[in-house]
Amino acid sequence: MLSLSNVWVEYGEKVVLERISLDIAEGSFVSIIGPSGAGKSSLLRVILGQDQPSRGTITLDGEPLPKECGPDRGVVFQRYSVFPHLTVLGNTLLGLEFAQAPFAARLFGGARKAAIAQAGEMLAEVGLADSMNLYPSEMSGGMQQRLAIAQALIKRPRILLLDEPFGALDPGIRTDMHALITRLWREFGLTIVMVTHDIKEAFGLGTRVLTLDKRRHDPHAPHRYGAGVIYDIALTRKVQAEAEAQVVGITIDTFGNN
Ligand SMILES: Nc1ncnc2c1ncn2[C@@H]1O[C@H](COP(=O)(O)OP(=O)(O)OP(=O)(O)O)[C@@H](O)[C@H]1O
Repeated sequence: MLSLSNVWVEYGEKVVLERISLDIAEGSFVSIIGPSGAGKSSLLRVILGQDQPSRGTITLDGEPLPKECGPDRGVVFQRYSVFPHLTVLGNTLLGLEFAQAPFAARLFGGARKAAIAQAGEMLAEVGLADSMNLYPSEMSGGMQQRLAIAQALIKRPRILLLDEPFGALDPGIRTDMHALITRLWREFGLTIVMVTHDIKEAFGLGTRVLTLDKRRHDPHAPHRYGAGVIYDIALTRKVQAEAEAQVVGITIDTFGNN
């Protein structure tokens, strides 16, 4: 479905990503992990269409990826994707209003009624049906991320990009959000690409885990080489469970708590 061929991301002299070639199958859930600064968010941004690769090509269904981010791709960031001055309903409607009335960003009459019904359905999907008139400041972090997910999904994207979407949440809330995103992924037939720092989350949710890191280092010119895909691990259910258990073991050993 989504294909990256020899993709590079460079900022002037600084090489962030080099030679990324990947085929992402429809319906897969790809987790991306790697050290800080490896270029995980940069990779997400080129898939989103927010940035252009400096070299290489990206295709969607065999066609070059449109330069701007269209309704085929939705995104959820760790924070700040909801508008504080709009209610939950207003925030959710906004995506539809921009898509259907790009100049006024406002719908009227029957179109508005239909949009409100659609927003209501989406908010029910993420468990916010009773919170439509709240403002983000009146909501917990978990509720705000549910809203960000509703905002991203209302335009029915085929690809959902998640940049550390649960990174700022408490562990208990994270578990609820994992269940939610897994349900939505299946229900909406989404293809998900998620950046995370949490290895357990990467293996627990993903059907495939990619590790980005530099293959080569030049101590005299740290920006000379970019990161590539070091590991590309496809997870069947059994491997997924085993890998998860192993990762827990490694984490415990690393911190010497065992
Ligand atoms: N617009 C830009 N101009 C110059 N350098 C940039 C730009 N955007 C990102 N970078 C650099 O690219 C590198 C990779 O950044 P990126 O945010 O993609 O890494 P990351 O793996 O997502 O990091 P983290 O895990 O800390 O969020 C960093 O060194 C960053 O400074």
